[in-house]
Amino acid sequence: MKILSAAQIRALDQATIQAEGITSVELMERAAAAFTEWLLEKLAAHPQREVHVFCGPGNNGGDGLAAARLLHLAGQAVRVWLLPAARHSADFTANHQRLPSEVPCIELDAYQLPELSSSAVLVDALFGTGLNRPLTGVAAAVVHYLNNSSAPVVAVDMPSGLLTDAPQPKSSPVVCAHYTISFELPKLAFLLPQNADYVGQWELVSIGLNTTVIHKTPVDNYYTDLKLLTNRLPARQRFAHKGTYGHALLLGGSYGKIGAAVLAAQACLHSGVGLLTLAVPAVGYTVAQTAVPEAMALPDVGQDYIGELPNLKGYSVVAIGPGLGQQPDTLRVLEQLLRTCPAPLVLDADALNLLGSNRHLLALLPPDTILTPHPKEFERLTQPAHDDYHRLELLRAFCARHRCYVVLKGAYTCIGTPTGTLYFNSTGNPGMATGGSGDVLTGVVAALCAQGLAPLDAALLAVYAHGRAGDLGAQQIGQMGLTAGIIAAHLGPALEELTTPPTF
Ligand SMILES: NC(=O)C1=CN([C@@H]2O[C@H](COP(=O)(O)OP(=O)(O)OC[C@H]3O[C@@H](n4cnc5c(N)ncnc54)[C@H](OP(=O)(O)O)[C@@H]3O)[C@@H](O)[C@H]2O)[C@@H](O)CC1
Ligand SMILES: Nc1ncnc2c1ncn2[C@@H]1O[C@H](COP(=O)(O)OP(=O)(O)O)[C@@H](O)[C@H]1O
Ligand SMILES: [K+]
Repeated sequence: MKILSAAQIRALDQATIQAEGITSVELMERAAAAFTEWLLEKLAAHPQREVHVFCGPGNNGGDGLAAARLLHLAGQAVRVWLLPAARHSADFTANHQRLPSEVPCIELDAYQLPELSSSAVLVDALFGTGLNRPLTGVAAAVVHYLNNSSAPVVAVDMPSGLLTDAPQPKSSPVVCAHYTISFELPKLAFLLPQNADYVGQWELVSIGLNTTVIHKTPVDNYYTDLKLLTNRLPARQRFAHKGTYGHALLLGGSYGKIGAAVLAAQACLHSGVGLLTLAVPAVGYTVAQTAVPEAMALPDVGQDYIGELPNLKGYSVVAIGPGLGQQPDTLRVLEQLLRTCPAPLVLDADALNLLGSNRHLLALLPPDTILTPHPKEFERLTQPAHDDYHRLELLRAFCARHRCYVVLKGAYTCIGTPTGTLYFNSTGNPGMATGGSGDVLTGVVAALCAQGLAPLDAALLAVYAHGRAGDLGAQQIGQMGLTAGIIAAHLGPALEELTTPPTF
């Protein structure tokens, strides 16, 4: 799915109106109907709750007015509160006029805001994608009032006060919605941790915006869904043998952290790799042979940490990092690897930390390398970010400069590419915030590279399948019960969902 800017959304609304020969008020009716349908479904179990719709002066307020009419027609008790304004949009006015006279519609007074019962449901239709400056005056007072209410708040399209694709000034008022019901496409603001308290749980409802125009709109950001991933992962071939699916070399583990290398190895094997060699320090040899008998174990000369680079001949991918440690000898191994690796390279965890504390090595990064940092590891490679938007700029700059792919891990893991396009992942759950789940991801990325996938495809599919495996695991044992090992065990079914069957 594409992520459009506020300006592109406006253009898309206009293009849909033209292409479909409808009026803007008809498009607003679709938006209001989709929102109302969602709300009525939620209210089905509590039909006696009164809905209070807070409307701003523009089209977001127009949506609110149209939704109030539809809720009333559906038999729902509803009341409208209007923000005082000098000007209103034409579609606001049209829907204001269409509001049945039985629906109470009252102008808000900042000094006398209504008392609401906690059983009420509050609809925030103050401002949407047209917001162009911080909220002040009565609008700000209403936001504070909504945020201090004990009733649930459902935002129409955007929580009011939140910009669609840029940070708003610190301490400017923003509605903290429990739910945000947004139209057609995800908004960049929804995907960043700093906006979590404003957006709440977000869902998309379709209003039939024109697909041809969406297709033609050039964007910098994508939200990775199944549709974007089709035809990227070929099915297994009938006459395949283990050589068909590549030979991965995984270097990791140090005293006390052999488990990280084991988890990455298990994940790699659950993700279709043909052969796996696991290089660990001598202390991890028996563990590796016992815990992952499917892998060939390569004991290092170092007892507690890796101190020598194995012969790299014959491998289809080399991944390094999980549990690696940061000993000077290991740093030398990493440097030699960067200088000589003939295969695609995946860097994670301590390999990234070593790069971060030895920045001159960044110049040695082979093009197309895949790096999988969490935000702290990423900042060690670059600089501390002022906020989540700045971090995305740093990500773009880093990928362009080093011609690499960076998998910036988080709730909506963001894959940065050398061309500047960013891909936000849609799978996964907070149960995955548990030690070792990143090591599992490294194993999946390595396995897909070993099978010959291009770095972008490998990163996109691995991140999606990893999150999906976490979701499948959580369905079975709950988010609290999820462990990295359980994520690894669900990779098979997750990858199966992404596999393209042979064409008929
Ligand atoms: N046909 C369509 O286009 C469809 C649109 N749809 C809906 O419309 C929403 C976008 O509507 P919108 O463009 O009218 O903007 P909206 O968010 O209501 O703001 C209103 C106006 O407020 C003003 N303003 C801005 N910031 C301000 C501030 N801080 N404090 C005070 N005023 C401020 C600014 O006007 P200004 O004062 O700058 O002249 C702005 O124009 C979208 O989110 C969706 O819900 C759907 O119905 C689908 C069809
Ligand atoms: N709240 C969340 N929602 C979805 N995925 C998450 C969440 N928290 C963590 N994850 C995923 O779990 C993994 C954690 O990786 P990382 O921090 O490197 O863990 P570790 O170092 O313990 O292996 C990442 O892939 C991340 O995207
Ligand atoms: K809103």
